[in-house]
Amino acid sequence: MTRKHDNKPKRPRSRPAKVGKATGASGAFTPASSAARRGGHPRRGGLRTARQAASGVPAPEAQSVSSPRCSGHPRRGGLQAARQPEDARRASATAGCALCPVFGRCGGCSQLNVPYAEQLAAKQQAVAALFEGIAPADALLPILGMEEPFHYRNKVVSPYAPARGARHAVAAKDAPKARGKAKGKGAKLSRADILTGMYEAGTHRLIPTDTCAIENEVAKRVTLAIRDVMARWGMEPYNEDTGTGFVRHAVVRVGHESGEVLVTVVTNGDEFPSAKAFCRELKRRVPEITAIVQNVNTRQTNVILGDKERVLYGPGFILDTLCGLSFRISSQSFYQVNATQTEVLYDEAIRLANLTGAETVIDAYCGTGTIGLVAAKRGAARVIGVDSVASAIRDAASNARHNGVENASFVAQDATAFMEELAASGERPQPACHPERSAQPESACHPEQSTQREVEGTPGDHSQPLVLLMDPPRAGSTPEFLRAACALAPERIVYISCNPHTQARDVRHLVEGGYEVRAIRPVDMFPHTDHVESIVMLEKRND
Ligand SMILES: C[S@@+](CC[C@H](N)C(=O)[O-])C[C@H]1O[C@@H](n2cnc3c(N)ncnc32)[C@H](O)[C@@H]1O
Repeated sequence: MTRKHDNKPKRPRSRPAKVGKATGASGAFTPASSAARRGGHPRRGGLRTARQAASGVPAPEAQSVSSPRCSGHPRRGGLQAARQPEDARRASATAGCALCPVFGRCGGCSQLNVPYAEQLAAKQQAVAALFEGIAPADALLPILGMEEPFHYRNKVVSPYAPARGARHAVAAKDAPKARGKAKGKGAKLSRADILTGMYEAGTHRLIPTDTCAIENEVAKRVTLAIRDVMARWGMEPYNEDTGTGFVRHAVVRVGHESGEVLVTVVTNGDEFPSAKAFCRELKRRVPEITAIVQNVNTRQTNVILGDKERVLYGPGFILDTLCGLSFRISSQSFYQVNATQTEVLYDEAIRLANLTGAETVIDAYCGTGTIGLVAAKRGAARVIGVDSVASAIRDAASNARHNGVENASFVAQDATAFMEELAASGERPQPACHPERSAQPESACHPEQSTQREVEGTPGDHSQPLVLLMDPPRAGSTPEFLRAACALAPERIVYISCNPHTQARDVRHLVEGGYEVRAIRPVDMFPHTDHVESIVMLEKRND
């Protein structure tokens, strides 16, 4: 990576909103302050928006939306709706509809009808319930919510499909001819022939929508511009039933700080006629675009991306800044979808890790190394990241180099196998990297920079302070990983999860293995949905 974006305009940072303090009455978690239960919040503007929503006042971006379908309450009530009186439920359903014309039908924001403060309180309550009996009552900290909980998704995935009864357009290979006709005698497709939007909850039925309350607005504009160019040039959308058509999906990623925009057009075929002209036209319509990639996926599958890619315009990736570090994001990299809250999440995880400058940190399930690199910059003596996806590890190593981080190395391996090997060796991680497995070049391992004590570590020597950061996928970790973690006996474990159910299950293992939960911090990474992220910090018990 050679580009820098230091001179790009910086966006104002959002500060997180908290729901009041957990008080932990009668041995159980008490989820939210009375302010939150009232649906208000003393300080935050974002919640005013939520209250407006509850009272039926549409957000500014949605004011032109009329929604004749939304006269009653939605099909799915979500976390809170069941507890609301009928009047309130109807009012909030109307509010949800005012914010989104397809509310209640699309599989996205099931909570859009619930005032944001109540969403936060319900999420806090849900996390409290999951950890009851596993953690002491006072461990639960107030949830960190968003100040402006709209348009936070920096990654937007839009499928394209033919409308029922749509005119049949030309085959992909004939697209240039169609383009010629579009400019001259009229296109073979109209906008109405091409659907793009969201899938209905639990189905593969596409609900077309031109607005979305949580997607980044530039990204949404890109997806609509692609539809318009497709119509104008006669580029057929993919038909799932027949496996025909050319354009399957657009995946748009927007750098939260940098504002750079990466567009990945997923096509049902290798040949992309007039690709250059397509890029020029797309860029003309959305000038913010900085990179366009073609991803080829010819399989009849629900998996969005194929393996083959071609850069059509720009560098093929974007850069973004997170917690003061710059990260390279390509079409296949895992990158959290809510960058504002990712900073909140990482800040809090690093705070809970309580790094003093002496610790070796294992960043298990490290993805592109984001959190490990932040730890490396903020007090870890050394970081070892491990992830099973080789391309993520390559990105992690490249991110380390790009940011001048020299005390981090990355290993492409199954996290359980890595931990088991480490535990079996009887040693805590030593300063020497594993160059044969590491994506970090050998020269980038700096054992000489490690502490003398680390160099002198011997089998069974647990005098090296060790912290385990872990951020597994939704399914959680494995019993073998957790056993190995307990055998390695790090002083602290910071467990980040987007699925508190599996997290609570795994934390119970760790508690049984000699740890105690010191803090639980829910973080709302996904406003208006049923999802919540949570961080649990555990310390070794002295018994
Ligand atoms: C929730 S993501 C966390 C990524 C990273 N910590 C971040 O915040 O961007 C989970 C990661 O676990 C990785 N993963 C899934 N199964 C794994 C396994 N068995 N061993 C190692 N990594 C795995 C995935 O590739 C993914 O990068």
